[in-house]
Amino acid sequence: MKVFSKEQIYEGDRLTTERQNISSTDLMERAGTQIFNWMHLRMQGAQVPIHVFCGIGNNGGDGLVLSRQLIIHGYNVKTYIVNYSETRSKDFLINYDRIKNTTKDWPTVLTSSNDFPLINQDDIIVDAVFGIGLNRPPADWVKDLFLKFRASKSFTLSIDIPSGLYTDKVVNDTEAVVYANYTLSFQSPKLVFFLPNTAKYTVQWEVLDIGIDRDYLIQTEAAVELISKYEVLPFYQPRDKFSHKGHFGHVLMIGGSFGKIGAVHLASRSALIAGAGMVTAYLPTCGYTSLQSALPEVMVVCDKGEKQIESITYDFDATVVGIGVGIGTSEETMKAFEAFLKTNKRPLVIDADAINLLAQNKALLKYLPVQTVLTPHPKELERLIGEWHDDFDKLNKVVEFSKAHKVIIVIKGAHTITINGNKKYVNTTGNPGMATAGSGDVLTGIISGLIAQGYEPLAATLFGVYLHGKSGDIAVESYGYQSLIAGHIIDSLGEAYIDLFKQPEESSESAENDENN
Ligand SMILES: NC(=O)C1=CN([C@@H]2O[C@H](COP(=O)(O)OP(=O)(O)OC[C@H]3O[C@@H](n4cnc5c(N)ncnc54)[C@H](OP(=O)(O)O)[C@@H]3O)[C@@H](O)[C@H]2O)[C@H](O)CC1
Ligand SMILES: [K+]
Repeated sequence: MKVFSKEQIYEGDRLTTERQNISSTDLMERAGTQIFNWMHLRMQGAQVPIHVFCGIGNNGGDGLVLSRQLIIHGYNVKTYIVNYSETRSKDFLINYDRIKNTTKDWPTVLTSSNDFPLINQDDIIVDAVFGIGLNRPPADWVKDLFLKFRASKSFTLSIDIPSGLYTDKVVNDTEAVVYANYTLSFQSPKLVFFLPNTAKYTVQWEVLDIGIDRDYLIQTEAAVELISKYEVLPFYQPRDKFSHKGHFGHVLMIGGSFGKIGAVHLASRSALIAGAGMVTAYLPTCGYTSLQSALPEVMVVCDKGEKQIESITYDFDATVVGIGVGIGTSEETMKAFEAFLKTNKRPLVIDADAINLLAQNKALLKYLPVQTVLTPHPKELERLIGEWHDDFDKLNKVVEFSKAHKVIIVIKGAHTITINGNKKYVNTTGNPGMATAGSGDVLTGIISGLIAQGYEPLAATLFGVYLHGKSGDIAVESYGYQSLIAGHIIDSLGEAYIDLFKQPEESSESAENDENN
């Protein structure tokens, strides 16, 4: 799913009215009515007090359409105008008139904290104060209103975006924002729903389709894309009946040091279970017996170093090389890494301490093949690109780094974001149970295993990140957040593949009908 910028959303609105020959007021009617339908479906006429707070722009206009529809359908509604400016939008004014012509209970105009109504915990708040048009911090009294929303502990439904959030920067005052339980966003989710600094402002979100011009949606290239099953399915490469292991590539997984051989074990096993034809682990000698005993399917080549990697030499042609898990950052390993990069011609997936080695010696970056995949966790990323002020600053810095070195960077987190040049891909699978030792090693293995099978590095990364998260989601059902370990993620990988082709389950109603027929 594309995540459009604010400018693209405004342009989509404009083109839609032009191409569908409707007014912007009609489009607002659609937007507000969609919100109403969503609430009506769930509330079925329940007489819970609903407080609809409307700003004076188009977000407020949407709120007024909703209020009018709620009133017409007999709901228990109070409407408020949060009068933060005298510059009211045209469509706000049209809908202000319409609501006044619908009910004698006209909206209450709020201009200061003295005007605030009583809100009980069991009431519902609808937040239509600011939409994507917010361009400066709200006035103090408006901030107080947002604080009152929070203090009431009522269910808060935000229209389009929690008021006080910008679409393209973080907020400095974390109290000058609405904390929504649910956000109904028009046409496209907003990037801020996925970033660590700003995701907390809405617990859940959903996109409502308001009929924006299809061609515009299809043809417009978005800088941000949300990656779910439907985005990764087209990557999937079916297997030919007559294929053999040679078709699925050979992963060389280089890593490990004394006490950290397990990392290579996890990454090698993941590469194999992701579908690589063959996997060879390259280890310091101390890891030989444990790896060979634990993973009979994996071949092992030993370094001359007993406890660490000291010179990387092997005599076969790998399809892809994964390097870094458990490798350490000793001087000898740095030398071996440097010599390896200078001669390697194969696609690379670089993780963990190999990223730290690159950060220590940035001159090595020029030896990375184009589209090398780097999978840093936050601390490794910071060593590589330097400190950042906030999420947007981080994203900009990673984009610059990706462009400068022509590499793909996977910013691991609750919503892992893959950056390839200007393009950002936000993953939708995964859960906090995956915050556990070795989880990253598994990801390195999966991406390497996919590249070995012939997936392009970017497709392998997006698909790999998705499958990794999905495996974690499957595993957490059996183990729970606390007890999930990296090995469980690998064990669920097969099910994650199978899930790609599962049809949505039939509803019980239609299943019953089938039985009766
Ligand atoms: N396709 C769609 O998504 C549709 C969305 N709709 C809704 O429209 C809003 C966006 O509406 P807009 O009028 O552009 O913006 P807002 O309602 O968010 O804000 C209104 C104006 O408020 C001013 N402003 C901004 N920040 C502040 C502030 N801190 N204090 C006071 N005033 C502020 C600003 O105007 P200025 O001229 O004063 O700068 C804003 O323009 C979108 O979110 C949807 O809800 C359409 O209804 C249908 C299609
Ligand atoms: K809002």
